[in-house]
Amino acid sequence: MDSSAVDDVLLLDSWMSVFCARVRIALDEKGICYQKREEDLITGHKTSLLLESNPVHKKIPVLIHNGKPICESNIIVEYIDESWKSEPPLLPSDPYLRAQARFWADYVDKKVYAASMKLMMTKGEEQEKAVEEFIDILKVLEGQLGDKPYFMGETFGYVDISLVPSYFSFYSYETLGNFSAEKECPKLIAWAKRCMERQSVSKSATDPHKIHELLLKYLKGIGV
Ligand SMILES: N[C@@H](CCC(=O)N[C@@H](CS)C(=O)NCC(=O)O)C(=O)O
Repeated sequence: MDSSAVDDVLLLDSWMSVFCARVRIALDEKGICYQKREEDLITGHKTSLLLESNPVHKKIPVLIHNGKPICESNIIVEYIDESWKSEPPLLPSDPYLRAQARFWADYVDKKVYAASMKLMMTKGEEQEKAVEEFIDILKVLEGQLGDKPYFMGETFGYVDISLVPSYFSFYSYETLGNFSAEKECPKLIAWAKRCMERQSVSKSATDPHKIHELLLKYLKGIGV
């Protein structure tokens, strides 16, 4: 199926969500016209459309394509790649390389977000340990990147999309955790800056200071 001509594409979105940013980047990479509806993550109020579209997790992003909802950001990115065959492909065509790409996107999912939350939610020695864990994860990713411009080689794709939105919050992680990601992982930061040169990514990027301010409010609100 190539959906480019026909479609009604709606994203249940939030400007501040790293998971929603993945989907926006994939849609923009493919040049897909879509509409978005902002869900309110600050008050936590969920629209009935969100509750109907993602009754299991009740989370964004949800992509509603011709009335049919798809949930979970990485699954949505794969769906976009399979449904819109237009350039650029986001996953490699070779099954082994596809499996590798999925492995690394899964690694990002399982490790990066949880480690960043720990880093933000802790203090003192516990936080120092959390920062070390976070840096270790970044170093693993940097090792996988190696000297390639993008995770799977010469072209920007699925793994890059899964990770780059986290970079939008690095200012907060570094400020709260008192470390320099660039000093620890220079190649990874060069990769992030390379990604930021893409319109699809810079368009989705959030203002690091705005995010930081929100985070500080949130952390204060929960007594951290
Ligand atoms: N694994 C999900 C995570 C989605 C997620 O955590 N979404 C957050 C926004 S960043 C959300 O909807 N939170 C509302 C809630 O948990 O009630 C994905 O990749 O899409």
